[in-house]
Amino acid sequence: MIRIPVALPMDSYDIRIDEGGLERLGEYLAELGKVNRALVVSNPVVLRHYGARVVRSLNAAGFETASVTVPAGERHKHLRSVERIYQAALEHRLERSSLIVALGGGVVGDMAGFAASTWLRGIRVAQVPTTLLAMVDAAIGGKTGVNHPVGKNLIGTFHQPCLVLIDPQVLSTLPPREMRAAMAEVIKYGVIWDADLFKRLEQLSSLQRPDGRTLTTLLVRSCQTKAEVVVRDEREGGLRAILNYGHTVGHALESATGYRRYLHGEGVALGMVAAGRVAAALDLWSPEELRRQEALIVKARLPVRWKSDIATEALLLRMQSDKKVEAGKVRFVLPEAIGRVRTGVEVPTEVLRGVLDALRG
Ligand SMILES: NC(=O)c1ccc[n+]([C@@H]2O[C@H](COP(=O)([O-])OP(=O)(O)OC[C@H]3O[C@@H](n4cnc5c(N)ncnc54)[C@H](O)[C@@H]3O)[C@@H](O)[C@H]2O)c1
Ligand SMILES: O=C(O)C(=O)C[C@@H](O)[C@H](O)[C@H](O)COP(=O)(O)O
Ligand SMILES: [Zn+2]
Repeated sequence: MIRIPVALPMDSYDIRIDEGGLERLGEYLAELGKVNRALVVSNPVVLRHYGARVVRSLNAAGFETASVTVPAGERHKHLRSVERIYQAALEHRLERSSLIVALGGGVVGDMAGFAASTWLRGIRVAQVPTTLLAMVDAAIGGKTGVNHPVGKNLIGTFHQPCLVLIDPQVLSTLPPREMRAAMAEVIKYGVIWDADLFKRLEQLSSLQRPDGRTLTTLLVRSCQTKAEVVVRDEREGGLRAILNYGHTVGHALESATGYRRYLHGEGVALGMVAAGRVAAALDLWSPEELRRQEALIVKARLPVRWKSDIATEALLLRMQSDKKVEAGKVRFVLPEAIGRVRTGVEVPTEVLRGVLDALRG
């Protein structure tokens, strides 16, 4: 088992990467102190695959356990789904010493975390990610929330988990498109922080389904980067904004298409292509490194342009809801070198419009 500490002053916790670890979830949670009841929040697909294993482990550790599902898919990441969790919390009589277990991808994790942060003004949540994207990113760092029709994650809280348990075995059932989408966030870590990871990704013969050792390396390097950034800037006062690289345009694409067309990672891939081109247009980034980023995104079989039915003006409008807007101006995270980005960059609208138009169609 590999432990990566997220050493926050108030809410310190471990990320545990543990093959077959689902069986030991109850044991790990029992180490964290008094818990009476647990509510497993999942979706129907994930619960069918892994619910019984998790519930068995929680029961064996002495927790009274119930489960509830929210519908699968980004378009269901909204307040009505969270209400189902509150209803289950009520029926299962969750108290302040109770715990929510988020068993699923980032959609489940964000909503279960949000419900935990608001139920009784805050109870504990354990994140048990079952997608690669949630393992490398969403389960760590305490951002929770739901979408609004106008923009991604507009409603949310910061609420750190008490444990992140990664069991890589669950990836055996994850659809290939979801594996590919997750690779966008891994590539993101390479561009924003970890130039060595970026080079390793370039050297791999394929990014489709990494073998066991490679997968462990990608998990460890990604979790370490996320943990380090979160520990330095938990509430996104400054540095943490680097984790939003590719998300300004990515989120705009997701919301402009009703959260139905793109997986989150696909949006991020497209957003990184756009941000990279903006950086090159502003002479912040070399054309050669821009080319290397796009080559890696293509190698991961992720999209590098969007369909012409998405109007540039619609994207520009959506970007006004980005959380990095300051004084009405969108601020971009832009690469300066592989492994280093600059935050808070104001981009002239004509430059942005030119890049977005070129990527359309
Ligand atoms: N809080 C954060 O810091 C953070 C970071 C990154 C992304 N996110 C959010 O995460 C969400 C995306 O998460 P995601 O990519 O995990 O997508 P997801 O949660 O929608 O899961 C993808 C799909 O895979 C299925 N699935 C999950 N695990 C499976 C398994 N082991 N076997 C078979 N099927 C499985 C699910 O049913 C779902 O349909 C977005 O809403 C994004 O905004 C949050
Ligand atoms: O943890 C962070 O901070 C991130 O920005 C990670 C992103 O990958 C993630 O998609 C996050 O949910 C986006 O945050 P938001 O504040 O733009 O909603
Ligand atoms: Zn993301």
